Amino acid sequence: MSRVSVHRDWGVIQSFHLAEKMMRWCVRRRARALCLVLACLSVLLHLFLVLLTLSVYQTPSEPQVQLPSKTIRALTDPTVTPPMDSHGKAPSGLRPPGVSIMDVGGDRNMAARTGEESSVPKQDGAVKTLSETVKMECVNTPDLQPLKPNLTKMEALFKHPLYNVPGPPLQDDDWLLRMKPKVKEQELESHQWLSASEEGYDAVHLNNDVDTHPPWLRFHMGITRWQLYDPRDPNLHLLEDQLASDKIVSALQKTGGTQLKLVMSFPNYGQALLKPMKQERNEETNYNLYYFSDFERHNAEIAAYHLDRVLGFRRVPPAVGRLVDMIKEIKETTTDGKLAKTFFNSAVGNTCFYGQCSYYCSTEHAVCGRPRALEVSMAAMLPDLSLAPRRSWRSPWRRSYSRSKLAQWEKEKDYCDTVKKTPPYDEGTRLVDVIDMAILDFLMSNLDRHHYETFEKFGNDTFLIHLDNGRAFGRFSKDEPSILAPLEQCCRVRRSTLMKLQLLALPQHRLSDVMRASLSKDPLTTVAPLLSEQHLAALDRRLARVLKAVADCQERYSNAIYNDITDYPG
Ligand SMILES: Nc1ncnc2c1ncn2[C@@H]1O[C@H](COP(=O)(O)OP(=O)(O)OP(=O)(O)O)[C@@H](O)[C@H]1O
Ligand SMILES: [Mn+2]
Repeated sequence: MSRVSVHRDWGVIQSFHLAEKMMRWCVRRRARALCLVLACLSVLLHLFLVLLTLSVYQTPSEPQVQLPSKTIRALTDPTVTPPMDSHGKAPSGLRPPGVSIMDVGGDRNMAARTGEESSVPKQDGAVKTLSETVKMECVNTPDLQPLKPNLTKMEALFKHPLYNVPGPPLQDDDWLLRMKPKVKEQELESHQWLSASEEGYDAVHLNNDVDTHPPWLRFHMGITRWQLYDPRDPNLHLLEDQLASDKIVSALQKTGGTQLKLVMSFPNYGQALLKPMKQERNEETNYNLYYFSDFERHNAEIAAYHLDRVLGFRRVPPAVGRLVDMIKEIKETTTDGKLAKTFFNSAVGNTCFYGQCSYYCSTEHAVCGRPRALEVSMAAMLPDLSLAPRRSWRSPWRRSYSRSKLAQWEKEKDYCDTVKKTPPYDEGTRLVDVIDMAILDFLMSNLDRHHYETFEKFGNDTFLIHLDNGRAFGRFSKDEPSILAPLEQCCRVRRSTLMKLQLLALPQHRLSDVMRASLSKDPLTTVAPLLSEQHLAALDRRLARVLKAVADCQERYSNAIYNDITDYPG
């Protein structure tokens, strides 16, 4: 073997070794890199899993709500009631959508009763998580789904003998207005009242024949010493139809009072008092607002008429809802330039106006249409004061209308004893009438009953007229026990009133069901039910409270019941 070949062989062996070393080194390095990549991937995967787990179990950006297990059950199970706060109220913000405080915390459970609602609504078959439900609740408190009105309950109530007790026989002077006695045929012509046909108004020919009388006049002619209308009088429907749909030929601002309202005229010379919509149905009056700063609600005027009728009082003038065209039926019909000047277009193009009044008549408190259709209440006007003067009485339980002062009735323990000795409360039915009024006001949570009126013609022996109910139905989640002060302080109530309240507490005549049915007849129901389910539920809750107050009085006094229907068989 030559040296050269040995060297060459040695070189080959050396290079072979080197290559082998390099290869081993390379394999080790590649494995290490691979390990590193794998390790990185595993860390990333773990991180991803941790993040995923965290997002499933909690949402760190949202406030965490600690719900007691009882509340959790209440939100998912309609038959369980959640814990109450110190005021006996379910904690706010925890109500499942579609269920009012009344339902989860009150004395009955509408969801369980009707079987139509479930506590946590499922959409497209998906069950909402608890956090989603609570979060949704914090953002908005949606209204309960309106239930179907049950007209048979209402009809059965009005057929009940209690609602058909014949009143005392009426004498001539028990009617507010009377036509002159019948005249001979040949003299009839001279007794006709003929209007000159003014622009927009119909030429009217009136005589003694009732058929010639338009509904508003028949309403006026039907007012007696004891009631504003007879609920069985077919004219009531004609009057309601007139208010709801007759052509409007004039719109003028009504002076007096604090808020914007208009007197609307019809071609047959009928008139209505219009109050505009200012608040959505499910909006509650701000708790920090004093009652005397509250807005008027058009639906409260309408619902008060229905509630008063359901109670069989007939002391609130008929009021119906209507959608008016703000341009055609107000701006273009008014002859009041100052009113027309307050019309403007809002930023989103809706027609608005604010009129002139001592409160809330400014651009900030404008009334706006959608875009020019405005929901309003139209209440039948009472006969003109020149024909039938009225007396306005300050309520003995009037609030102080001051932020700092209490009224006398709030300070004196024996206040009612003083009232009972003071005319006109010392005789007749005036005291029990004021107590009826307090019951009506408590049921609809009206704190603003500073005055009531009577027709002068009837002296003190007459019913009380309940005008201005616009501040009722402002809150459904809270009752205002002080409104019941007249009942609780005097411990006296008409027997007929008590019996009607007892009827309305029975399942077959339940007040909320009868009110839902009664209100369903109003034309505005097609836009939205006049009272939300929460308000209807509040009526039942408050009715139970009135009955409890009466029962407490009966325990304390033997003369708590004023027996106004001695000959009633029940
Ligand atoms: N249906 C009606 N028919 C005739 N007059 C009415 C009718 N309703 C109200 N009025 C009269 O109009 C006046 C003002 O009405 P209302 O009390 O409803 O307005 P208001 O602005 O709410 O008043 P306030 O601010 O004093 O509560 C009342 O004093 C009443 O005499
Ligand atoms: Mn008012």
